Amino acid sequence: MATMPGHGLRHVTTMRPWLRTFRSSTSLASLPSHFTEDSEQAQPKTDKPSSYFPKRGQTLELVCESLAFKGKGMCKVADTGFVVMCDRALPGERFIGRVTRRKGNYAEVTKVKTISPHWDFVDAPCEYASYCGGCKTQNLSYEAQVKAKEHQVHELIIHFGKFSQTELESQSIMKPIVPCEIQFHYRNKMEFSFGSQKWLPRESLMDRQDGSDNYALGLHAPGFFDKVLNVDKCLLQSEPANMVLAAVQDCWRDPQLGLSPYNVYSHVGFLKHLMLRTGRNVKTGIPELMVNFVTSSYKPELLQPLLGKISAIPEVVSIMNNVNTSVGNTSLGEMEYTLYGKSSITENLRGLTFQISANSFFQTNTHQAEVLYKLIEDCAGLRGDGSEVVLDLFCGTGTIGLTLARRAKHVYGYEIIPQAIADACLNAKLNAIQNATFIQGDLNKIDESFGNNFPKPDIVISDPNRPGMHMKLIRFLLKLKAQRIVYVSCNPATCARDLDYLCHGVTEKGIEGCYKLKSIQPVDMFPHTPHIECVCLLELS
Ligand SMILES: C[S@@+](CC[C@H](N)C(=O)[O-])C[C@H]1O[C@@H](n2cnc3c(N)ncnc32)[C@H](O)[C@@H]1O
Repeated sequence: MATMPGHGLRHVTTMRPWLRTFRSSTSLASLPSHFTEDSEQAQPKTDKPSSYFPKRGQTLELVCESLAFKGKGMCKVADTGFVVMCDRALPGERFIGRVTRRKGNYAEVTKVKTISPHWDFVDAPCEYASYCGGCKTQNLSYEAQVKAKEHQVHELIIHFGKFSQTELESQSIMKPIVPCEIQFHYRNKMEFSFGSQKWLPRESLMDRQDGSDNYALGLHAPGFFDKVLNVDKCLLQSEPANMVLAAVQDCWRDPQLGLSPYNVYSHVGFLKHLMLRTGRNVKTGIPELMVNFVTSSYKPELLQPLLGKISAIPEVVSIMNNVNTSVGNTSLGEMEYTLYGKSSITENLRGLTFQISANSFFQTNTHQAEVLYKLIEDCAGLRGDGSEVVLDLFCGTGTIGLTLARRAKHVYGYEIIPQAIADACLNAKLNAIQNATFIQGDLNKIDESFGNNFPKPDIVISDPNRPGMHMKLIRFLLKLKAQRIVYVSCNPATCARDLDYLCHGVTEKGIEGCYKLKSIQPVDMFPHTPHIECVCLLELS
């Protein structure tokens, strides 16, 4: 392990009209808040600026026009063009909404009653679909979901990326979205929370009980950090994972066991989270499951009765206990204990074996990750003669870089989380890959010396998290001038902004763009949720 001078990085070898108003400024801080969670500064503008503003508590009859980013329904108030956003309103749906809050120059409403359903209504198979924060669009046919996602990417690329419709069309830049073949049971990881306050829908509030009847294990209701929607089964996770969830639900409230959920106010209580991860035995292909209890202290004797029940489920090969004594609500433990079986599970991705521990990052939809990584490989276009250098930015546990290493001369991966770097090195070893170097460091804090420790790459892969790339990294890439950049994004708004910078430059900062956008490929990794992944190919112009 070496330290890079200058930046302290460690080397470890192994078309909606109102959108147009945003065109003038697309810095991260100026993206509208419903396109990025990172800003509250710029908000959607209505067609005609007006003094009209609905009052808080006022009810309005509305028709949802389209789905905006994050899956909120975009509607306009009749005669005024005033924009309101409504969670779970779907295109074509006519409904009554109650104004809950003002956000800049638009308002948010909650749906009170549907007058007539949307165009592509389907019955949601999950009983929690109307409340759960996990899935928001189960009531929309899958074809309509992917169409809406494709449309959002298209709009953002035009309005934030500043690419013209003609350019996108004439050069076939915008590719049709790749749907996910498996629309349920696709998640290999779910994290449920234990809570001392059960979230109940409005109509059931009168049924609220006290004591352990109010305990819940499930998902946080949207907007409530302290209330948990009790979930007995989640249609997004695997069947064996649902068996474990049912087994825990069956007994954890039993007063004889002395188990209590952690209370986020009093900070008293034992059980914080239940994390379920599904992998595969790489030799047999049989699913294998890791169960991880996140608790506020280390008291394995309290978990013993649960262990007996869970370990009887044949797919369970690992039961872990992450102890997190902090008042925060994260699942990352300060200490980790193996209570049963092994401390990690395995998964296969593009012919490689990956070892997954309780806290390591791994693509959550393995099936669609195969599709995504194949697209990345195709975009990277490695000649396969082992002569090219790949720079894998935001490499996580090294999965993308390692899948490319087989055809490259060398892969250099950069990532902020030390544990992910350790996993990347382990994964390289596990697959006998020796031409990969993983480096821990913060890509938002690079300086002039960044780049001195690796040769000029032929291909850059950049897969940032939601805020996208820092301007320092954009500057670096524009100076580096690698022949090809494959930009993988989980946020099409910040992706569009970064593509704009890389291709068109940033005039006010005197930065010139030098890339040409060759293709944008949206991929649906998470059916029924608002998330959209994109793979973009840029070439030196
Ligand atoms: C979307 S994930 C991509 C992971 C990986 N490429 C993959 O496909 O599994 C983004 C990664 O960027 C890392 N990251 C976030 N901010 C970073 C920063 N400032 N510097 C370096 N890495 C960062 C995260 O820890 C995460 O692993």
